[in-house]
Amino acid sequence: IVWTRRRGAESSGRQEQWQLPPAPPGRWPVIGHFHLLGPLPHQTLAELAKRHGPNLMSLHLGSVLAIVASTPQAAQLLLQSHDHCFASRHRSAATLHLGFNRSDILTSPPSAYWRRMRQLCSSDLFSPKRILSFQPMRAAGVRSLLSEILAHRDSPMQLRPALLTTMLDIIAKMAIGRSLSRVSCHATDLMSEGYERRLKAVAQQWGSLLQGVLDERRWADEGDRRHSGSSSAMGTDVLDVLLSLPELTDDNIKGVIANMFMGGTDTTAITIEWALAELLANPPTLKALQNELDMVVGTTRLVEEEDLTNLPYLQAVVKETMRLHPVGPFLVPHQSSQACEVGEYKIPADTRVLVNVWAIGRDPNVWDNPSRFDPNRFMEKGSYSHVNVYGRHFELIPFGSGKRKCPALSLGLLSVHFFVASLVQAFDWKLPSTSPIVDFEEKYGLAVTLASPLCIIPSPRVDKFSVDRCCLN
Ligand code: HEM
Repeated sequence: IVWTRRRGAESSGRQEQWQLPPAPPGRWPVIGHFHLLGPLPHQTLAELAKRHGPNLMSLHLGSVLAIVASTPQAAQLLLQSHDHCFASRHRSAATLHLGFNRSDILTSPPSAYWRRMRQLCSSDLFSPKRILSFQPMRAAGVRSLLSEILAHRDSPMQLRPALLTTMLDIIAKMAIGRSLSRVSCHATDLMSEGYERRLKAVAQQWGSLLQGVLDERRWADEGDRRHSGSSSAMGTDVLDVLLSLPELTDDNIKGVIANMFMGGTDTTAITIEWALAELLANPPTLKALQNELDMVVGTTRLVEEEDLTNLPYLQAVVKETMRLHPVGPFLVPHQSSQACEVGEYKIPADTRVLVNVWAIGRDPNVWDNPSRFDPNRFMEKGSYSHVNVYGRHFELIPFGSGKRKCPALSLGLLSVHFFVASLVQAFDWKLPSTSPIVDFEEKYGLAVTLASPLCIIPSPRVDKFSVDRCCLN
């Protein structure tokens, strides 16, 4: 398509010609292609791309121009070769309110502040050392989850609420050193309320809650100093680290803490639920994973984080889950910060970028038997065994790639591995007789979830003494 737009018209009156990727037919006045999206836009766009723009496709969503990448090659072009053009984010009511006026990391444009914070993430907030220091919080989280499940033994339960509460609690302890029981809603609830008024109210609730936490900590630190005559020791949670940096404003600190809750709670919990759903729908795979755990860990103690590197089949199960069920099917949408030439195309500034990770994960040109849940594909020599999720293999990028890649990838992945291993080792799972088949219908939101939360029946599996003892401690 050649699309002409007046650019800088007020000053120069100049017209600029853009050479855009192909677009699907059916663009309506005003709303453009909006009406084509439907309730599951990642699926619709995957279908449209097959016919109208297998690599790159343009879309007009109201007044917003978007390009959609649906192959590993196209994703690599945007996230690696032209990363400098496509690493921005758009402004919206959500970024304004929930990003504390873009003072956070997730919604911030690629400014000097954002680069500084990304650097802080890798050198400190999510460094291997810091992640290790949070180990007791994850271990306590697993214990409390297992004991909650134990209370439901042999009766149907929904796993999702328990997973969300556990993840929220772990993130709260890492971020601010204590539980957030006073917060009544999860990130998904907050984000699914798309209306600006509600968004503003929710942001205010978050803002005052986090400001309270911040003031409380400053006050406690002040007390420490008065008593000890020195400033408090090296921080043990993220808030301590952030408060030690004088250049950060309160909005910056609240923004980063809020990013941890929003970026870390649902993503992890929902991925674990997808893994369990696939394992229940594929009993031989569940059995193979339990066999691996029995061989490596045994049946008289529960799996620990130190065991995870010795569990290659577990890692393959998690990769396969993330291939079929990336929680962010379009990542977090990027935006071009400047005009950019991508191959034969000329893309204007402020173009929204949707990398359809969901479509890439199911592309038959990339994956053999793409709709089959088969972790063995990552085990066998010569097939996909070299593919990992760290952002270098564009056929599998559930955490993104390039400048905007998830800064807490290692933490997220570790948590998913640890929780899936613990749940599968400690319990046998079956579906209730009233719904004997897993319904894989999806619901689109900031995270794509199972439309009907998984309902399953747990029965303790490893040596009863271990599970009970673990949960009671
Ligand atoms: C399984 C778990 C997780 C998954 C699948 C995941 C996935 C993602 C994805 C797809 C992005 C956007 C990448 C892009 O824009 O290209 C992202 C960004 C981000 N994630 Fe994660 N994430 C997970 C866990 C976490 C955790 C545990 C935290 C923090 C505690 C976190 C914090 C962030 C932040 C702050 C960003 C924004 C980075 C930026 O815009 O520069 N994530 N994540």
